[in-house]
Amino acid sequence: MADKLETSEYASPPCFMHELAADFRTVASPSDSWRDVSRWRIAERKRLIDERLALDADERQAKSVRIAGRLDTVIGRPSGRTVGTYWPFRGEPDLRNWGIKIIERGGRIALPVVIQKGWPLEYRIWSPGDPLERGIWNMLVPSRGPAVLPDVVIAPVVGFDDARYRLGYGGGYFDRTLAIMARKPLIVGVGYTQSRLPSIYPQPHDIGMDVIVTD
Ligand SMILES: Nc1nc2c(c(=O)[nH]1)N(C=O)[C@@H](CNc1ccc(C(=O)N[C@@H](CCC(=O)O)C(=O)O)cc1)CN2
Ligand SMILES: Nc1ncnc2c1ncn2[C@@H]1O[C@H](COP(=O)(O)OP(=O)(O)OP(=O)(O)O)[C@@H](O)[C@H]1O
Repeated sequence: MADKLETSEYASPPCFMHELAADFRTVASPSDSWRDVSRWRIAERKRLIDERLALDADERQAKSVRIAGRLDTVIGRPSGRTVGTYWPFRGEPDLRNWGIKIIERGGRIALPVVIQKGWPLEYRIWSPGDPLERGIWNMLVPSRGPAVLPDVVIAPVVGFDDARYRLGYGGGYFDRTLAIMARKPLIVGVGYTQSRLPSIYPQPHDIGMDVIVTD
């Protein structure tokens, strides 16, 4: 099975095959078994993260600005609302300036905190000037609360598919967090167009995004 999961490579990039056949890259689907899907996801995460880390700073910045503009259209007026956003790492779109504009326009932003491995995330209100500290995996997180339930959750994707499922870092944090939220927020996946996959082979625990915003 593992051999069949290998992705095809073409010898002479740039290649436009992907524009012709949406699923050209997948030689065989990783069946329904979670073990196979899980192994396939590990390989795809690595490929997609390496691919976006290869973007140069200017390209990433330009893509982030385009994503931010589209987010405004999707979300509408931020006034009086709490937007759960994120502090970028591993080449994710940088929406920090956009987050500051949310605050200037009367909204609040909150950042996710991994309290403990295997637990849901806690969102904490943050504004520029509030202290951040290094949490688990060296991620920057607000040092203190208050903990909130966001109205909108911006979920950075490692990969996404046409059915609006998200491939993340593999911790299951967003799925676990969204599954227990008393009031369902608007769930917005954000990522690069290049991170689109024909399918992430969604499993029962995977929660679809309401919308995916790309550059
Ligand atoms: N910027 C940002 N912040 C975020 C998320 C995100 O996707 N982006 N998260 C979205 O969920 C949460 C963090 N999720 C994470 C999940 C796994 C790993 C990680 O490095 N995992 C290790 C393996 C860990 C293990 O199994 O022990 C690895 O990939 O090497 C990092 C963050 C909360 N904060
Ligand atoms: N609601 C849930 N309750 C318990 N475990 C869950 C839940 N949702 C996901 N998980 C577990 O989390 C693990 C990782 O799942 P998955 O591969 O979908 O992560 P991901 O969405 O890519 O990661 P992340 O959200 O951290 O970026 C799986 O083992 C899964 O069983």
